[in-house]
Parts: sequence; C-alpha cells; structure tokens
Amino acid sequence: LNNVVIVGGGTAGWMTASYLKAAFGDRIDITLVESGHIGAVGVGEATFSDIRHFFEFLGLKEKDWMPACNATYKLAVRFENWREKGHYFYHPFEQMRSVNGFPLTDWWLKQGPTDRFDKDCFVMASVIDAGLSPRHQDGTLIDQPFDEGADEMQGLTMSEHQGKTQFPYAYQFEAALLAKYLTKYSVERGVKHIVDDVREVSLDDRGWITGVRTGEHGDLTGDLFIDCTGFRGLLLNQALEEPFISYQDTLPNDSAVALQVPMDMERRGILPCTTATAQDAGWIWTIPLTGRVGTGYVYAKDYLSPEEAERTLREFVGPAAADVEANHIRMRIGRSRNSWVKNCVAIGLSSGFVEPLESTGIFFIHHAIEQLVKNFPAADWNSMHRDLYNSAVSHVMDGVREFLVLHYVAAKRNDTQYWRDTKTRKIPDSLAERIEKWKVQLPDSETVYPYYHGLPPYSYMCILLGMGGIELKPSPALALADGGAAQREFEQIRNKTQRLTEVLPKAYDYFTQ
Ligand SMILES: Cc1cc2nc3c(=O)[nH]c(=O)nc-3n(C[C@H](O)[C@H](O)[C@H](O)COP(=O)(O)OP(=O)(O)OC[C@H]3O[C@@H](n4cnc5c(N)ncnc54)[C@H](O)[C@@H]3O)c2cc1C
Ligand SMILES: N[C@H](Cc1c[nH]c2cc(Cl)ccc12)C(=O)O
Repeated sequence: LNNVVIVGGGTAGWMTASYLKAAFGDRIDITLVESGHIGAVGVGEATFSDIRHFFEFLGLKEKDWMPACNATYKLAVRFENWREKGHYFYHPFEQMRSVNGFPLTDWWLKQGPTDRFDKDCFVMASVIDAGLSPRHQDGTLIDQPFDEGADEMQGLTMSEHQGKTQFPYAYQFEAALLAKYLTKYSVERGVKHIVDDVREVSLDDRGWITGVRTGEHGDLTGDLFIDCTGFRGLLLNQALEEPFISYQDTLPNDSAVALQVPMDMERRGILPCTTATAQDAGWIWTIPLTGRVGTGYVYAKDYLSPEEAERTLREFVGPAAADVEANHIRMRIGRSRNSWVKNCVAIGLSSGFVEPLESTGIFFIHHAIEQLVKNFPAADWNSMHRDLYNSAVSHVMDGVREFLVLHYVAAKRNDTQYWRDTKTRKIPDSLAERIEKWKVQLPDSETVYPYYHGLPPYSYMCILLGMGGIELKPSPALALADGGAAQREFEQIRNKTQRLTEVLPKAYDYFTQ
C-alpha cells in the first residue's frame, strides 16, 4: 500500500504531503490535487509550541522557513476583557513550578492573590508585557536546555512527549505562505501536484474509494485517499456520508470575519503573543506578523450579524483597516464521527474544528498526521489501525472542546446577553464534574480530560485563575505548611524576571537586526 491521493491544498493538504514524504520518502507515491479557484480558508496563523516537532521532522530549522512565512514568536495567548474590561492575563508556554508537592498557584491562592497570578507565577508574563524576544540577539534561548538537539524530547511525537518539558514559545505565520513553502518542499521531494477540481468520487461496491475524477486530468486512482477539502468534507462527509457531530450546543460561536492589516511593525512593535479580546458577542484575535497584523472577530450569528461583526472589527482595528477587504467565514464546529473510514482519512477542517481561541486547528492537523504515520495501514487494512487512529483523533478534539467550554463557563463578565448565556448553556457533563473538583483542588493530571489532547494541567489553571468567574480555594493543607519555600520561589521568579527583562532584545528587533 503505497499510493496516496490527497484532495485539497490548504494548510492540511500540504502539511500532510510534506510530512508523509519526510516519513516514507520514495517508498510512497503521493499526488495532491487542489482546486485553482476554490480558495483555502485563508486564516490559521497561530500554533502550539509542539509544532516545532513538525518542522524538525521535515529537517527544517527556523531560519529555513520563518522568513518565507513572515513568522514571529508566540509566547502566550493574552486574554483581554474576559474577566472584566481592562483586565488581561496570559496563558503562556511555561511549566508551573511546584513547592513541597503543591503547584505554586496553590500557594498563590493561599498567600492573598494579587490581580495577576500570571506575573507572580510565570517569568514569561513580564517578558511579554515588555514586548521582548524569548531568544537573546545571538540566538540563544533563555536558559532552557532545548537548543539545537539539546532538547531530549526531539524525535518524540507530541503525544509521546505529553508535556514532559515545555518549550517556551510557538509561532505565528501567514498560512498561505506556509502552504506555499510546503508545496515547494513537497514537490522537490517527488509529490505530484495537480491544480484541478475533483468533480466526482468513485466508490466500489463495498463503498471504498477507487478514484477521484478531475476536470481536466482524468481519474486519479490510489490506495489511500486523504480528504483535506476543508469544512466541505468532500470525500468523507459527502461521498462516504460519514456523519458530523456538532459541538454547537456547547460552543455557539459559528462565524468569523477576518482582516489582514498591513502594519508598520517598527513603529507599532511586536507584542510576542496572540491576543484574544472579548467582545459583546464573541472575541477578536490579533496576531502580529513581521509585515502585518492578522485579526478577526469570532462570534455567534444568533447574537450578531456579519455586518455588525465587520463594523465592530473595523472600529477595533482603526484607520489601518480602511482599504482592507473582509473575509467572512462560516465555521463548522464539531468533528466527524470517525475521521478515518474505509480507505479515506480526513485531516484538517474536514475532520473537525473548534473556534481558534487556543490556536488548535494546526495542532489538530499535526497530531492527525503523526497518528496516521503511526497507524499507517498495510495492504491487509487491519481495522485495528483505523480504530486506534479514530480513537486518538476523537479524544484530542473532544478534550480541546471541553477546554474551550471552560473559558466561557469561567469568564466572569456578564454585561451582555451573550456572556450571561455562557453561564446557563449546557456544558459537557464530564466538564461539570471536573469543575466541582477544581473548586477545591487545582487541576492536575488526574482531574483534567483523561486522554491526550495537547493541553497540560497548568493550562487549565491559567484559565480558571485568569477568567475569575469560578471561586477557587487553596488546599487546606497549606494552612498547616511552612510558606517560606514558596516565598523564596516567588522571589526567584521576580529576580529572574528582572534579569531577563534587562537583557533580552525587543521582539521586533530580534527579527530585524
Ligand atoms: C476564522 C478561523 C481562524 C483560524 N485561526 C487559526 C489559528 O490561529 N491557528 C490554527 O492552528 N488554526 C486556525 N484555524 C484553522 C486553520 O485555518 C485550518 O486548520 C487550516 O487552514 C486548515 O484548513 P484546511 O487545509 O483543512 O482547509 P482549507 O484551508 O479550507 O483548504 C481546503 C482545500 O481544499 C481544496 N478543495 C476544496 N474542494 C475541492 C475540490 N472539489 N477539488 C479540489 N480541491 C478542492 C481547496 O482548493 C483548498 O485547497 C482557523 C480557522 C478559522 C475558520
Ligand atoms: N502542548 C503544549 C500545550 C500548551 C502549553 N501552553 C500553551 C499555551 C498556549 Cl497559548 C497554547 C498551547 C499551550 C504546547 O504545545 O506547548
């Protein structure tokens, strides 16, 4: 089994083609067919830090691909106005410290919280506030043993890695430029690239795909067909009629309007993070790249019209948005019941999607590709590989869905009907049970979503502590414990923060000097 046909040339299609080529070389034939006039969704610019495993697997270093994609570093998601207007906090890429067996955030709760748990418990919160780079001007990383092979986690897949260490940053890049870069990478390594429309999908009497019929390039036959056609799910949901399980009963945001705003980043400076600014009926993302800012309003159409969303977004951005065309998007929120059915695997939006609040779309793609390689079928098509794949992929999306619902359940603001409804809307039973535990004991690996879904327990702590809508209590044991060691830990964080903010370059300078 070595003939793969990929339909779709967005981020999912080209990430899949390039990774499979890197994994199997010339022992596999890959054809990618993409329409010349059905556009890719055109957004998808911030990532998880785990994405570095993808580039490492392809043998790519940052200097190879970042300049071609106008890429910058992402040190956190900054949540603005979710607790109340004027408040913000970070969800960073930084391990949570522990003192005497308790997370530092537990000690923080005990010792009389300030209004910024993130500044007290993480070094990176102040580094981001100062608009700094996580690398010194000579390229060395802030004192974490990851650089150039020092990362003992290299070679592991994300799910094997399971957050054993925490790399301090992720990336933000232009999705279209990444797809273009990976197209070149793939074609140079033998991927056959056809620009044409798939008009029909041919099935045999068992319902397996035998080929796809194109407009001008005849029938493309193969063994394995990978559906990267985006929300439309042309092969999996349409041809094979695999049902789609909506998450919309618990995540109502179903629409977005996006702008790509040219910006003088020298004058503006680069805040090295993705910002999610809460609005009356959703939230606006701001992603700084080297030559522009990517921004968009994610909202629920039951509460806001596309016209009002666009007006709000343009007002939020200001005059720089004046001549920029808006891209209105209807989002299909949820996942296919199974992403691998018969000889068809859906990867990307065709498999599933949740709103981009924690930049999980590309993480889903990367995880799916890793799992496909891990479970790549032999000619006997042993169904256990397919079952293992479907289980891992479904858990990742269901786990992230719970994590996103937590953002809305925990957000304190209630100044519009949209925000008031977040407190009365149905939530997954399993999440409701977990929240009751977290009220008395901060999240740990025992109480978060039990299957791999990419997010460590400290990510849940950040959302609970930052959003402010769920009352949290410190562990009673801390009342009997000596707080001296915790005080020393907080002091160490303050000292390290002071040292770093004195020597690190500005994020903009790091990329331009
Ligand atoms: C508003 C929004 C914001 C997002 N922000 C982020 C983010 O910050 N971070 C993140 O990780 N993810 C984000 N995502 C998700 C991210 O955009 C997607 O995961 C990523 O773009 C993958 O898309 P795709 O390749 O699956 O589909 P698409 O980009 O839609 O590509 C579909 C491809 O299929 C082709 N095609 C369709 N029909 C046919 C046909 N009949 N014949 C031939 N070709 C066909 C199209 O030409 C296109 O090439 C966001 C998504 C949305 C909607
Ligand atoms: N697998 C982790 C997930 C993770 C840890 N911290 C953050 C912060 C943000 Cl904004 C997104 C994801 C994560 C990783 O990829 O680092």
